[in-house]
Amino acid sequence: MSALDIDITLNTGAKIPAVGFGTVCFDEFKSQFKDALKAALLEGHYRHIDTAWYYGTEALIGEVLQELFESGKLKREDIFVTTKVWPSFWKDPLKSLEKSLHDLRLDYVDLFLQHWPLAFEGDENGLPAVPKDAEGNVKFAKGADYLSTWKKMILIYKNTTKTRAIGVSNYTPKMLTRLLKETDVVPATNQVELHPHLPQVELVKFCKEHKIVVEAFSPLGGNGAPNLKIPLVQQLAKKYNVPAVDIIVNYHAQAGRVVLPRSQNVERIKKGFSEVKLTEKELAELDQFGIDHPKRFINDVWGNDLGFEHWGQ
Ligand SMILES: NC(=O)C1=CN([C@@H]2O[C@H](COP(=O)(O)OP(=O)(O)OC[C@H]3O[C@@H](n4cnc5c(N)ncnc54)[C@H](O)[C@@H]3O)[C@@H](O)[C@H]2O)C=CC1
Ligand SMILES: O=C1O[C@H](CO)[C@@H](O)[C@@H]1O
Repeated sequence: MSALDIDITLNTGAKIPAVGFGTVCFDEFKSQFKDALKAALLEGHYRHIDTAWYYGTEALIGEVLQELFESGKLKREDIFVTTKVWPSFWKDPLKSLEKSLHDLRLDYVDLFLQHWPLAFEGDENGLPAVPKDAEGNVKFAKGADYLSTWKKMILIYKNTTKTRAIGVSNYTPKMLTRLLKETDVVPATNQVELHPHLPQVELVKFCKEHKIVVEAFSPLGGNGAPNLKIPLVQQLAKKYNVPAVDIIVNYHAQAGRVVLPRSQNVERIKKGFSEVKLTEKELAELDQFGIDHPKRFINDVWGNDLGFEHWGQ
């Protein structure tokens, strides 16, 4: 069996494929992006795309989806699509979602996330995405409350057919506690940086208790995939005779988490990921590695005040 076949049930009752195709794409790889996504959907058997307005790849995804739908190679219901509202659109998540749907050429997404619990100044089109003052500091929207975006997302979820579920990203347990106290929809997911260097044990426990599915972003540690070099990951790869990436993917899928690896390498994508049955002891050892050697790889400056641990290490 492939890890790509594993599904996880959301608190809405819908199923989310445990492995999603990460769609951050740097300019130098943009020309490969459509071929990579096509390979992922057709030959790699990916059924889940993780995107965001901020990534600038939604129009490319829309072109691929239209081509595959029109040729009959794929049906809308075969795939799970997530998009996100960026902090510069905090006042108008509906407009952000409508822009994403337009570019994706879809009528609905399966999951709509609040990308960050933050609000930036921005015009009605969410631009600039990261507004800065003359000194280069990010311009946060004064007096804005990140929960106001979530409250508007609840209205979209309840009153439109544009998304089947809503969730959050980059929320801490403290922020989730406030959200649960002040609003009446439990996020379906919380998408956060999570991998053997950052196991986020407390956050994972909190989400489990509240039936919020955890989605692991930057599972390989981002550019250059540093997590594949962790000695314990390499050791387990050798033991199970699989590539190191399969150990990381199964570390999440087996624990009931979604995992979102990114690759624009067609040959790699076609290989997919074998399902590996790691033992409870090995899963705990992978967590313990991160407790002993914590490292966060995505250190965006706008996150400085969020109270994240191991920020900038
Ligand atoms: N919600 C959020 O704030 C965030 C969400 N994300 C989501 O998570 C996805 C994945 O995270 P990323 O930071 O993009 O990166 P990642 O942790 O998936 O690592 C990508 C790097 O690993 C390399 N790689 C992939 N497969 C490999 C293999 N088999 N062997 C060797 N190297 C390999 C790629 O070439 C690239 O350099 C994003 O594309 C996006 O969809 C990412 C960052 C933040
Ligand atoms: O989702 C995201 O991707 C970028 C780059 O990794 C990050 O800033 C953002 O949260």
